[in-house]
Formats: sequence, structure tokens, C-alpha cells
Amino acid sequence: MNKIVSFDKNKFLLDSPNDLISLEKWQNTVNLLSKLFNAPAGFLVQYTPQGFQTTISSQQESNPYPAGAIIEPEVNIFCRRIVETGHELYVSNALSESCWNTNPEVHQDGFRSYLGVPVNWPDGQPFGTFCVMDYEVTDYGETYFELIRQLKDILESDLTLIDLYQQVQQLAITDPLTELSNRRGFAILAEQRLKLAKRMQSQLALFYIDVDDFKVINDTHGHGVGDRVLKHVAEAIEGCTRQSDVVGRMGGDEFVALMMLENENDLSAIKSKLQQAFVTQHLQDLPAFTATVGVCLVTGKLQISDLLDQADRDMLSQKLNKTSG
Ligand SMILES: Nc1nc2c(ncn2[C@@H]2O[C@H](COP(=O)(O)OP(=O)(O)OP(=O)(O)O)[C@@H](O)[C@H]2O)c(=O)[nH]1
Repeated sequence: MNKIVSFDKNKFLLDSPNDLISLEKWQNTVNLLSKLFNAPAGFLVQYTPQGFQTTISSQQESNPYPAGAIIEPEVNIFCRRIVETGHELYVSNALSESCWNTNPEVHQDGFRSYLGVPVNWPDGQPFGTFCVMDYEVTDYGETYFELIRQLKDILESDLTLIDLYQQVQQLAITDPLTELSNRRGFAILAEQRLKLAKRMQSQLALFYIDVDDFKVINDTHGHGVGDRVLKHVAEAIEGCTRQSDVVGRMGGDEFVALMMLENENDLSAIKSKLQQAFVTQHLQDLPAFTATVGVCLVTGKLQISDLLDQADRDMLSQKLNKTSG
């Protein structure tokens, strides 16, 4: 649970509305496409492993497919060919090509002609297709091909915007050295995790981990080695956690992990597992070091900031005990 994914490319866009996309602008673009082609139907279609969904459908009485309609991935529709090949497809008369004999768009709904272009995410992954269909045989010249490519660029520039926005969002909540969530990212994910735990009535604990005398490691071995120690700590913590736990770097040599407990005995077991994970590092060409682990059980309606304070205080008192002991 270490990444915030606000838009999943494997989900239908209509199921995860996004402020960055103006569906109204896309609707106008699809309407314009069918108008310029004088075609009875135009579409923006999204492909995901669940199938093909008409994201936008031109608003015409002659168009039989409404927005939101889903066609299963194995059905022999024109758009499927584009997603499979990654190439434009022009079928001027589907009845003259036997490969479309099983296409329901042709044999159930009476379409004869199809022109479509692939629409891709900026990483080249297919989003789907942008296409026009006609009940008549057509004979589109090169200008029509140029036109549909130009209009698809408008749609793809919006997909680029979503992608960039997500990258920036991810950067703002990620610690670049360890690639764990930073303080901000941790707070967001931990809030989600607390809500889920409440619903599932599961017991959580927050661990606060601070490397002992880290300044000395830096001063003795240099910052490069200090950085490697921090990366090792991050990996060791991740190695002790499950997929559903939330791990973060609060800054400097301080890390946190919000973890699920099977029972309260787990607390000390997890603490020693964490400490054990750090002491094996001398095998990896790193200076020996230890860490202090504070913990706080999640009870009642505490905010994540209160939990962090409590676990931090527990860690500091343990550190004091260590130095005075
Ligand atoms: N190499 C490296 N050092 C960092 C980084 N961020 C913070 N530091 C250093 O981490 C050190 C943390 O020092 P302190 O807060 O005194 O902690 P400490 O030396 O572990 O002392 P105790 O917590 O009392 O055990 C400081 O010297 C910071 O400059 C980083 O990203 N990389």
C-alpha cells in the first residue's frame, strides 16, 4: 500500500471520473467527427481487460450504441482489431471481407463501413480507439484520414495531462532516496488504512523507527554510506511488512510503519523482527548499526498525527533508557 493510484489504466474511465478530463470537450470532439464525416455514428472507445466500453458516443438518433455500453473482449468488433495490431483500420465495405462475418456490428446492427485510429496513453499503452461507422459503403480519401488523426491528438493530449499529473502527484508524496512514502504520502495512505481497519475491525499498531547515532555513521563513513544505510533500513522494514501495511520515511533517519496485528503478542514479535532485520546488515558491506523502535497501539478515534506523536514519544523514551542504561 505504498503508492497512491488515483487513476488505474485497467479500469474504465467512466467508473473513475477525473477532474482533469472534460467529458464535455470529448463529447464535442466525437460529435464533430461524425458531423465532418457525415457518418451516423462516432465513438471514443476504451479498452481494458474487461472489454470495450463506449466512453463517448456521438449524439445522433442514428447511433445505436449509447455511452457506457460494454462489449466483451473476445467479440469480433472492428475496434478489437485496432487494439490488437496498434494500427489504423479502414473497412469501406465489411460485407466484402469474410473476416467480419462474425462481427455483430455488421450482421446484427447493419454497419458496412468503419474507420478508426488507435488512441494511446503517453507510454504507448493502448487507451482504445476513436472511430466512425456508417451503414453505407464509404470511400474516404486521404483528407479524412488526416482529419481523424488530428482530432485524436486532442484526446491524446488530455491523456498526457492525466499521466503527467499523476507523476507529479506521486513525486510530491514519495521520498526520492528510499522510494517510500514521505511524511505527506504516509499521512494520506495511513488515513485510508485506519478507515479500512475500522470497517474490518482489525487491530493496527504504529511503529516509529529511528536509527541510533546515525550522525556518527555519516561523520565516520560519509553521506554515501549513510544513504545506503537508510535504503537498507527502508528495505528491511518493507521486508517485515505485508502488502496492506503502510510504510513511510518521516525525514532524516526516522521511519514509520502502520501494521496490522493478528493479536497483541505480535507487538513484541514485530519489534524484534524489525531490530533483527537491521543487525544483519554487516553482511552487506555496511557499518554495523542499531535502531530504536517505539510503538503505539491504535485504539479509539485517534488522528494519525496523534498516533505519530505517541509512537515517537515511546521511541524517545526507549532511546533514553538505552543511553542511561
Ligand atoms: N546520509 C544522509 N544523512 C541524512 C539524511 N537526512 C538527514 N541526515 C542526517 O541524519 C542525521 C540525524 O542526526 P540526529 O537527528 O542527531 O540523529 P542520530 O545521530 O541518529 O541521534 P539519535 O537519534 O539520538 O540516535 C543528521 O546528521 C542529518 O544530517 C539523508 O538523506 N542522508
